Amino acid sequence: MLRADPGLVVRGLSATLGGRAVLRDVALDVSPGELVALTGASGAGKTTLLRAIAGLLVARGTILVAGPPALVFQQHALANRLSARDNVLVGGLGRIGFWRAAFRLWPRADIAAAEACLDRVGLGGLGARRADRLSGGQRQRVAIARALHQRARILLADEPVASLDPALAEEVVALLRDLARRDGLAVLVSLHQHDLARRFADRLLHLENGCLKIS
Ligand SMILES: Nc1ncnc2c1ncn2[C@@H]1O[C@H](COP(=O)(O)OP(=O)(O)OP(=O)(O)O)[C@@H](O)[C@H]1O
Repeated sequence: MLRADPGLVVRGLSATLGGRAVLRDVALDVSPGELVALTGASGAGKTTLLRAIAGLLVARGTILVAGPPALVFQQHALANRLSARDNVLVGGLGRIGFWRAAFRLWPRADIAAAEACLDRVGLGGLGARRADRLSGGQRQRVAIARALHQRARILLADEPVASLDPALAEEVVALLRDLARRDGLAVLVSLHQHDLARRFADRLLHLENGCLKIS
């Protein structure tokens, strides 16, 4: 049992893919309430690092977290034919079980909680709209609302604004920082946009060839 929320603590994380060392002895901390930006050239290992922290690939090292992290991907990974609300409700799958979710037998309290998450990301009133009828920025907000509905204490976002125009990108990164501050989440986000990283992150981490440099 953990004493308090440790945020995210990573030590000595190394990963090899296709016979090549892609992460080398990475150590980092993200405290609750903090947004840390991860930058680095294409191929530096940003996605691999986030996937390793999420437990999606085999890596060596130590990862200390209070519970499973929520993930927000560049491509949103929404179910297009489902409503925004149902996409958010999928975040609660772990709590209600697969079959109830498959038949969309969501508990009433979960529906209210999903609506609250949509409100929280500025999409109040759009719960019934199909995901494929939302704009890119709105879809990314649904993905963030789904992460919130998971009730994770850690949010990992892999280039969440890569497909958005600059104004929307700024709004989404500002939202992530706001969630860190107000909800006390530990947020680790990879960003190609250095200006956004500098403006919104509490700290910057730079990956070079699988090694972390603090900038
Ligand atoms: N499944 C895999 N098998 C072998 N090599 C891989 C695999 N996945 C990624 N790599 C390699 O690992 C390195 C890091 O890839 P990764 O996707 O983590 O980089 P990245 O920093 O996220 O890049 P980008 O900014 O382009 O998304 C790259 O050289 C890539 O080719």
